[in-house]
Amino acid sequence: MAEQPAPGSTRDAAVTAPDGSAGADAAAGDAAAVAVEQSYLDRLYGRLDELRGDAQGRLSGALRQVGNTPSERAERESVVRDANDQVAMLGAVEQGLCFGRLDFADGAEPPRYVGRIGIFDEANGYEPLLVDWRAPAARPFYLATAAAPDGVRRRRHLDTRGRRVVEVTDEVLDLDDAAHAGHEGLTGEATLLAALSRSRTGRMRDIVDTIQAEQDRVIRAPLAGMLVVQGGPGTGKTAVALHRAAYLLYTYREQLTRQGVLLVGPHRTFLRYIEHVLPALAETGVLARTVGELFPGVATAVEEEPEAGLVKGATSMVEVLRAAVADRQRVPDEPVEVLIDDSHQGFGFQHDTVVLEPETVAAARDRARRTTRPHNLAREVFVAEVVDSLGWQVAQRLGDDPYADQALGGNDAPGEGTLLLNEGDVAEIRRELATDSRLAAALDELWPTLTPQQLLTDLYASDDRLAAAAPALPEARRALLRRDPGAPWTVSDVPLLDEAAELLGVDDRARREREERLRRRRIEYAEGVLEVAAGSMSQEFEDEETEVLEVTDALTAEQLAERQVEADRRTAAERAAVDRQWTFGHVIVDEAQELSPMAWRALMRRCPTRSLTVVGDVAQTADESGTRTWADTFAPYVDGRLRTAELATSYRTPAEILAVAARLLAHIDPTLTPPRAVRDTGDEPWFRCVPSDLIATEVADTVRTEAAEVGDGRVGVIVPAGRATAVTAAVRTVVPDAASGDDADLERGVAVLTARQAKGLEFDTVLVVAPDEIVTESRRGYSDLYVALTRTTNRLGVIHSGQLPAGLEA
Ligand SMILES: Nc1ncnc2c1ncn2[C@@H]1O[C@H](COP(=O)(O)OP(=O)(O)OP(=O)(O)O)[C@@H](O)[C@H]1O
Repeated sequence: MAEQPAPGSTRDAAVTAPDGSAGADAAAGDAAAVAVEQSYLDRLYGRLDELRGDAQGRLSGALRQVGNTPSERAERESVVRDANDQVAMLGAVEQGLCFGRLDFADGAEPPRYVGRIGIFDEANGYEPLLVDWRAPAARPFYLATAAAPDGVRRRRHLDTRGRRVVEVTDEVLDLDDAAHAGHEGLTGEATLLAALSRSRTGRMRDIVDTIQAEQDRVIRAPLAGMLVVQGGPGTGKTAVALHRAAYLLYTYREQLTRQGVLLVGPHRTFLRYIEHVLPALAETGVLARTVGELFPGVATAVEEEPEAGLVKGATSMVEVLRAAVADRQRVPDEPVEVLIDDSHQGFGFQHDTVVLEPETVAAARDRARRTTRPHNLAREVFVAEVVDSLGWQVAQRLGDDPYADQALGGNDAPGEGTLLLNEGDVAEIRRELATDSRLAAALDELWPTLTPQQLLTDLYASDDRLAAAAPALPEARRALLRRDPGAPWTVSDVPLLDEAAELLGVDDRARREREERLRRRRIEYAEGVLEVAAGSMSQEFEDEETEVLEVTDALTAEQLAERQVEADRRTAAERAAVDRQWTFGHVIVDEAQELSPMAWRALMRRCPTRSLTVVGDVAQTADESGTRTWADTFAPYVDGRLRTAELATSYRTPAEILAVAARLLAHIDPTLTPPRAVRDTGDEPWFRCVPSDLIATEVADTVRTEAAEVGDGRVGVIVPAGRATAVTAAVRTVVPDAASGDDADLERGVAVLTARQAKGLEFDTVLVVAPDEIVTESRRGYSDLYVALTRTTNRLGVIHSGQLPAGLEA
């Protein structure tokens, strides 16, 4: 049994035997402790197997059901889904099911075991056998210290492989010996350091057994409001964000299952890197998206040119888009004649002509705009106004007193003087005009129904449209927005499409009318059913004097019709994935410093309650329109009510490497404090200078040796974008399956990435190539290099040809 001090715990306490009594022989204590925990673990896994059996049984039973009616089928589907989720969840917690035990000071309470899920002893009054790590009862496992033990005498970490206990490590919380405390503030130091020095697999692991106190406070912060977590590289922001998602889903289960949780990450490779963490924490219902995927129907990973990204990311684009929409609401310079095409038999004005006078159109446009409805919805008002006015025009012509002057072109205002048709006739004429296809086409020219994609495509494709929509933008910046129709959407376009969708609105009248027709049909059918039921009742009870409650007393046709509607069984995440307007119960944003102000607007629309967790590091901001200070970024949304937290300990990057990174940080922002490392490795980072044209071969040779060195671990090669192709080709001569690019498969041993592609990731060994070029490639080049240097968990090598950037030189 490895014994280690907790902060303020005894370093030299007597070895504790598994039953809590002091023992003299450490080795015997070890074996005995392991044996005791093994037998408890066996019991837990036995119970887990039973639970799995039950869930599997429910699943098989439901699958055997056929379901004769729609509601039976829906019921079956729901049971299958629940049982399936249960089977998957119970499967996912197999590894590391139980990882901790708390023993209490007064001995009054039995030991409390902490694990991935809660397990109860059904046969014994539902006594807890295992406490879910998210339950309040598990909290002392993460927070108890000798100074504030919360009743805990001993915290034990169980190290397991599969179903076997390999080792137990105890921390005895003893204030008397606090002077001997180990690394200040660390919980379960030995277990933590063992976890940190394990080689990487290309997939992020959960940290459920070694969450640190500063992280625990963020994870369990209340749901409401906006929480911003600033932390340097490797401080566990991603880990904390994911564990917070699991915690919130557990604690606010009902609300969040209904509304869903959205997790936004920087790129697809990153989302794949973290995708196993939540299932291992027994949670699956989180929708994970990049900003480029936030607009259903458009999925893009195409990066924008930095200059254009800066223009597109600024909130001034809101005005540009508003003006672009207004520009599509046209008034003709001259009267427009429209030949009425359809056969309007009633009044015989087929093949007649109506004239769209500029004043008429302008008045209709003003009226429609005054409604402040989105463009596509205000169109209805515009059309009605024009048709109204044309109705008078036609009515006057058709119904004129033959002896009066010609109406059109004269001074007659509608309704004045000589009209022979009555109100009903005029209404009929309007109805006919409203369905005329040529008039509709003419009105489309003046106020078209638009999709966001159409609006943006047309805007980008035309200098005139851009000039009309963005008069305040200097011409050179406007030119950055130009793109040909059909060019792929970029990540920076996505928030603009979303903004455009808001301005345009969706004209869903056809859908609503269809649904209303269906609803009426269901009610008619239900009325029939109720009539039959009522008829049969009155016959049966004809002779009885007693008052009988009839079916129609308890149930209306509307209620019965409602019951016929099949419930939508999809999860919130599934529904939210296809619904742009879905609003989430909570939104978590990782690498949040990269989001532009326009992207924040799009996200805030998805979270009107402002229940958000935002994690990031302003020193790592690479995007030109990303965050410099959190307070400025969120000032428009939270009105000073921002909760902030800081994570100050880097769990990933060893002290030797953080020392170099800290020198670079001073160039990025001297006011920022570098995180402190939790460990050192004794391995100093190395620098090697080679001629520029030999860099790729030098990298390849080094990859060969480093890959051999890390064994099962991972090597990351971080390159300037300009060298990515050449270095990847060279590396593949020694490691043919080396991953690279936007969609890199990190489970391969070696990956060649740019600093931006490596954002959020980590490797056992990192080679940074041509750091001077990384710095000069972008305006935020120092931040890119800072990201590159801090991706390693162990070793760092720098291969360069010229002068090292300031901060890196010896
Ligand atoms: N309490 C912990 N126990 C064990 N490992 C931890 C703990 N906290 C963080 N780690 C590990 O440290 C590494 C860095 O964590 P993470 O990626 O969450 O940091 P980050 O702050 O998001 O980093 P960056 O900003 O550089 O992307 C990961 O391997 C993570 O598992």
